[in-house]
Amino acid sequence: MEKRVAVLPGDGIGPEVIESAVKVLEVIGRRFEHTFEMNYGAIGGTAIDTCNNPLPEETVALCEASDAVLLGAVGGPKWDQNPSALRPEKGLLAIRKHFDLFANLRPVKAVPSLLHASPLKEKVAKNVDMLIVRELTGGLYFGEPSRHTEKSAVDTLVYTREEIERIVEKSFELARLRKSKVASVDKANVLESSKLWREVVEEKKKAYPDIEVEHMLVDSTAMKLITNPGAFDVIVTENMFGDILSDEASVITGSLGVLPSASIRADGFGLYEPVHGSAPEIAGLGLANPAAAILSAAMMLRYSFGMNEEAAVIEEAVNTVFEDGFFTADLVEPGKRVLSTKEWTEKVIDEIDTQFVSNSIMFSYV
Ligand SMILES: NC(=O)c1ccc[n+]([C@@H]2O[C@H](COP(=O)([O-])OP(=O)(O)OC[C@H]3O[C@@H](n4cnc5c(N)ncnc54)[C@H](O)[C@@H]3O)[C@@H](O)[C@H]2O)c1
Ligand SMILES: CC(C)[C@H](C(=O)O)[C@@H](O)C(=O)O
Ligand SMILES: [Mg+2]
Repeated sequence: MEKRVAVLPGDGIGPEVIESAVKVLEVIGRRFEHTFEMNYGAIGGTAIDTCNNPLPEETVALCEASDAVLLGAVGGPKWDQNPSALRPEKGLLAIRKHFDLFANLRPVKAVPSLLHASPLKEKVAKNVDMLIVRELTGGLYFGEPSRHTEKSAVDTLVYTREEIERIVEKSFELARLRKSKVASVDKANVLESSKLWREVVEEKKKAYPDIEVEHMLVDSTAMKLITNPGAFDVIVTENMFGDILSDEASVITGSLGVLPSASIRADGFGLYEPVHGSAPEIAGLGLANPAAAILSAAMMLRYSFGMNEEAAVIEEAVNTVFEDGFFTADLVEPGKRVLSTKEWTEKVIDEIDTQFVSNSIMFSYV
């Protein structure tokens, strides 16, 4: 197959982790005889520096001419005092909105070989396998008016029925595939938008009698994610709650550096990026964990290109490298050897090659 990928490395550790993901895609391309044509574009702070625009038109055109987008991260202290239109984060919000990427899938899976790094006790963290389905193009991030003056500041939280319907349906479809239940998270005891959210969930669930649906308030959900994360399966929630809950859930797994994400629209086009940010304090030091970016590339293969075997090969290689005890700084046990971003990536690539040389892939998937 031939696929065009728009690669937007962004800022901070973005370029480092994207370099890793691209290398892994290249080896998958060679092994499975696919051509991934990768074309690079600017977004975020680096785009502000070069084009005075966090999402230049050339980048939008590049993404429009591609089959999927792979993104690192944006932001950093250099741009923190910029006026809001020239904040790196605006570029990210604009690309999500432009491509109508309303469904943000954030899987959170506890891998036994990482639980030494999880502050939750192994008994609490083990067996966690949840999928956070975050609405990505509505809510507080996009409401108008949005402004601030010296005396006051305004953000507006708007959701239309249609916006809620499509993300709720998406979560029910995904729950059906996973044979699982759905927790719909809101703040319906206070917010009108959450009351509408609950009404829509109640209506939509009639078409999914096989799916168990529970309404939960976001504050107690935040608590239960830590005390009993194994009780969750699919979580569907609005934009800002999903942002906060997914960073919180990363704690269960041991590091934010292992959480991938897919932001997709109805026709399968998608943008794939780690859940983490640009981590400016470790940028350029080779300390970044590239697993989230590599696993995001695997999600791209699965969700946008239908390459399920290829995605599984990447996921298996990442797991094996962890099981073999190789970690970047965020996950390493005290006294053990720390691998750099590049060294850890090489381990994953070697593992993919090993699987091929030993023919284990051919046997696994026939
Ligand atoms: N998708 C995105 O582009 C995105 C997401 C979140 C934050 N941001 C931006 O990133 C900047 C920094 O934000 P922040 O510090 O709040 O969040 P962050 O996710 O960048 O970092 C949070 C913590 O996790 C660590 N971390 C993150 N990714 C890691 C990795 N791959 N390997 C090892 N450690 C990792 C960091 O060192 C830091 O301690 C801000 O400008 C923010 O707006 C961008
Ligand atoms: C950088 C920021 C705009 C972004 C968000 O809040 O969506 C980030 O935190 C994320 O989780 O992707
Ligand atoms: Mg976030």
